[in-house]
Amino acid sequence: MSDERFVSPMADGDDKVIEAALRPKRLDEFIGQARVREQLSLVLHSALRRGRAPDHLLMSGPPGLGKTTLAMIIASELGAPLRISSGPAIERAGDLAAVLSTLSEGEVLFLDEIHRMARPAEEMLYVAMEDFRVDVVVGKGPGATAIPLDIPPFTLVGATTRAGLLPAPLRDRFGFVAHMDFYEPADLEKIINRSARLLDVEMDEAGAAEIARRARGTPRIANRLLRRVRDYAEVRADGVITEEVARQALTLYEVDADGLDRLDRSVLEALLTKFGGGPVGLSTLAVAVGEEPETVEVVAEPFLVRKGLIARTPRGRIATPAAWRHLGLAPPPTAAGTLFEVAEE
Ligand SMILES: Nc1ncnc2c1ncn2[C@@H]1O[C@H](COP(=O)(O)OP(=O)(O)OP(=O)(O)O)[C@@H](O)[C@H]1O
Repeated sequence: MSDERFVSPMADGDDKVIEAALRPKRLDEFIGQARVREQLSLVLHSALRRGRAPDHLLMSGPPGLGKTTLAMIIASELGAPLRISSGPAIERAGDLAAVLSTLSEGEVLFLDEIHRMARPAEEMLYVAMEDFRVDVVVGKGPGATAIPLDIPPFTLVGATTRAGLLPAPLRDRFGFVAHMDFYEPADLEKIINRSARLLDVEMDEAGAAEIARRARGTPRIANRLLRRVRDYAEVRADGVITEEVARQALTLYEVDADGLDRLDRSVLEALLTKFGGGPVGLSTLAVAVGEEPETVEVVAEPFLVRKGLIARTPRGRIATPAAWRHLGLAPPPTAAGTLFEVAEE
């Protein structure tokens, strides 16, 4: 992982190994997202009482908030096996047919990044979700025939960072949509304390709070920052994470007091200094920082919007007055400040 990606919410190889060890296994161990937890608990318990597979569930929200963890929890609360696949792995309808036709009764099928599945597979999924049937096409051209194959009732758990990209017929077939939001610092602090216990790291309360403040509301980032601060504490201090140790370590890794990293700052800087605060289109902004538009849109923007530093308007991205303050710059009188007021009206 490059240092620019230090606070990326996407998992890298190192994360994956450690994350498996840090994942909560049951719903009552899952910290934060109180509303989603309560809603899920109701859905699962009523399904268990009725002895039926629950409705299909969709989880939407930025990466690293615990969608995969929740899918695993759902399967374990139901006492059901779990099959994991993802949208990008399903390139053809046949890939999906292979998964669906081998599901066992009640199995939970987790499809991560479901918005990236191939279109023909999507249609197959509609039928499977609604009628528990797969139409296997045999032959080609005018002679092709669809052979219907019944499949056992299963529960689809879909995850997406881009709910808006899901076609309506797919979205409508989910009985429940869990909207995951960034975590409050107090919940992140609990997650960090739990992880520190599991990793056998010594840390005081203020140290945990400092990491939580800079973790962009995202458990994956909180756990990663904790590991880097632990390294620093072991090498440069006496092994204990205090507020001062956390601050020094995270400053070294260029994560600022609000959790902004290099990518966020370069997006802000480009918006302010190259485009006078906007409005500017996403792809123009992405080119200016040398990133893919999707990276800017999925990784940097949701957090910058949440922090009130930028706003999305129909005319493009604009900086708010807080963005100028964050970078210690004065907003030009005719630029973003004025535009922002106009856009807000
Ligand atoms: N509520 C939580 N309590 C404790 N730990 C959590 C919680 N949510 C997430 N985590 C931790 O954060 C890490 C990332 O979570 P997870 O992989 O489930 O995120 P995700 O939303 O599925 O991300 P992606 O969409 O990128 O796959 C996990 O290792 C888990 O330990």
